[in-house]
Amino acid sequence: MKIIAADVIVASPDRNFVTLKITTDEGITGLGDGTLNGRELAVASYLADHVVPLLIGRDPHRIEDTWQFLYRSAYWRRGPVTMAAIAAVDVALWDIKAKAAGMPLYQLLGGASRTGIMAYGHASGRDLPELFDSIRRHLEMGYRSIRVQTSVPGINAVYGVAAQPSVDGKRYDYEPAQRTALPAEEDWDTRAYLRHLPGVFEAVRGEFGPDLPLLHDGHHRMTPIQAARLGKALEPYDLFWLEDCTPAENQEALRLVRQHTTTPLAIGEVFNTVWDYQTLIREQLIDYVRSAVTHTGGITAMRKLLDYAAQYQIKSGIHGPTDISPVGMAAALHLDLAIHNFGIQEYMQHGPATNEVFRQSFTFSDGYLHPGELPGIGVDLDEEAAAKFPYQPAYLPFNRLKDGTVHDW
Ligand SMILES: O=C(O)[C@@H](O)[C@@H](O)[C@H](O)[C@H](O)CO
Repeated sequence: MKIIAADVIVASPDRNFVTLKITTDEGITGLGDGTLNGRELAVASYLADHVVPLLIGRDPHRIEDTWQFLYRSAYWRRGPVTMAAIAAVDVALWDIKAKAAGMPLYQLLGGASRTGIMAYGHASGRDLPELFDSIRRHLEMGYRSIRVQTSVPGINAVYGVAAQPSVDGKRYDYEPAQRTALPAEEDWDTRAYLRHLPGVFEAVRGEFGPDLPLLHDGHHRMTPIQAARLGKALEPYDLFWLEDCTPAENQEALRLVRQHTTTPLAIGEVFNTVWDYQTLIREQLIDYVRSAVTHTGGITAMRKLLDYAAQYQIKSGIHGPTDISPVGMAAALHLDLAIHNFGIQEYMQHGPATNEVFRQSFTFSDGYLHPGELPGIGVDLDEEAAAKFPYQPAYLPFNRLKDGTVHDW
């Protein structure tokens, strides 16, 4: 079998997505997701200008060789743009291989290790009544594990709170990248947040009881000592995890946090290789690996990363916000089903326009996702529908402190 074409499709149904479609001489096609929120065209150009010409004529079955070739022959290594482009190729090739075998991808990864994939959704509120309603709504939608984000008194706009006003009028948690000429500016005050959050979790536990797995995302905004304090303060509320408590660049920071708290820690959605995790995994400083298949070099690299993590009893918590396309999401689900050290899967549901462009076979019921039984990854792209939604510039917001200092968002 030979690759005869590779097309980069950029479409913006509910948000921008970058999809790679690889076509073979036997008529089998494969899809890969290369979406990098707010920097989509960089990946599209990396693929179209620098990768597609290298793919034509190659044997699509040689996935490991193609991965190593794209990684090593570029000379310049790692980074989100490179690794998202490699991921798009890798997932498309796995899609082709599984279609050629007539099997859903998870069968080629070793077969199912479980019957379903526990997923968590995003509840949020500006105050407790709104947050409780949002949690109830998520329970009705079938979620059995819930991430809790809340506004903080004195702060106008906080990451992850759906009902707060968004500059472009869209639901905020659905798609934080806003279709505006410049990134929206939000404000932040870590001391106010640290004072407020434990009381919110106390109230949520009081209302919903001890069983419901609860998660929280600190979104890189604390220093190590602040994160240690928050982890300790949240211990009575038995979190499933505290995510991205400190900025991800500083792996050593997690040593200090770890020494002070037994709250489980998740990190890695902005990482893109196993090298970013080396200290974190070897020293057992985290409990969950948060990388996305889409940003971490695809199935091939994620499998190796998660196998490494497994030696240290560290589990998966694959990134799955709406800026991962249904193609990237499906790839994650096949991996989730097959690996032994699965932990949990993030699942924010895409909007109707996205579902019109990407036809998916995965299902969600009573808290569990399943990738389905179609050969390949189980997602089709309707190119005519995609053409109705051209690319629109969009930016993630950023934070400033009261004195004007730029802060992690
Ligand atoms: O936990 C998460 O999913 C988030 O941190 C993401 O929503 C993140 O903000 C986006 O992926 C940014 O594009």
